[in-house]
Amino acid sequence: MIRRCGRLLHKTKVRSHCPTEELRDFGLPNATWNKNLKDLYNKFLELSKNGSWKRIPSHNTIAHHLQGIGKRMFLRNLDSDGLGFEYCMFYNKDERRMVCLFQPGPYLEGPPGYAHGGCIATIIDSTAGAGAVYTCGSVMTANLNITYFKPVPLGCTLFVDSHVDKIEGRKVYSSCHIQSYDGVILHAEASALFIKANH
Ligand SMILES: CCCCCCCC(=O)SCCNC(=O)CCNC(=O)[C@H](O)C(C)(C)COP(=O)(O)OP(=O)(O)OC[C@H]1O[C@@H](n2cnc3c(N)ncnc32)[C@H](O)[C@@H]1OP(=O)(O)O
Repeated sequence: MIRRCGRLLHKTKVRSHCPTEELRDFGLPNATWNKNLKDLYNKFLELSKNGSWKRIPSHNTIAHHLQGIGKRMFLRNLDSDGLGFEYCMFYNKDERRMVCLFQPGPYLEGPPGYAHGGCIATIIDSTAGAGAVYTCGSVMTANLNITYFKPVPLGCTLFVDSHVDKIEGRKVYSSCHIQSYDGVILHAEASALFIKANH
């Protein structure tokens, strides 16, 4: 059972972190996922059976990963499913790839009916950043370059595919592509530089 201890901020209920709250994994399907998202999720679950891919659990706080840091995860801060960032991630260690299956909800609107460019940047940063973290530990984003090719309709399913291309000392160079779920439309591509923590 999920016990909620959300508080109201500007009349919008948020998913706050509460020590007594049972940790919910938001990377699991919910009723708002469309068919394409569920199909892709099931495909990657299937690929995970031989251990090549691994599903990444997703919570609304990073406090349990990095003690004392983070009260509420930006991408998981709405209390209702389906309104904002609806996504799950899978990691392939051998290929140094993190993929994110992403359905942008109505609160991410920029141009009417389409996702805001900032939320596209967020999902790229989070996917490529998580890929860098899983490949070589704690990192910070130092540089992110994005080319937007085609607008992203709200409610669609996107396939976000990131790859760690090169590691030089503390510098981690990654690339990322955002495509429609079927790979037909290339919506955006990006390159990113992450810097490994200095310890
Ligand atoms: C699940 C987890 C998902 C995680 C993804 C989310 C990531 C985020 O959102 S992080 C938040 C956004 N990013 C930030 O706020 C970062 C702000 N910047 C910083 O804190 C610092 O500039 C930081 C940490 C990136 C680098 O600082 P510092 O640790 O002092 O490294 P520094 O010694 O300056 O640089 C190390 C190397 O990187 C290079 N470098 C640093 N920044 C850059 C840059 N922007 N462009 C190119 N090279 C750079 C330096 O030239 C240096 O190279 P070399 O070793 O060859 O001399």
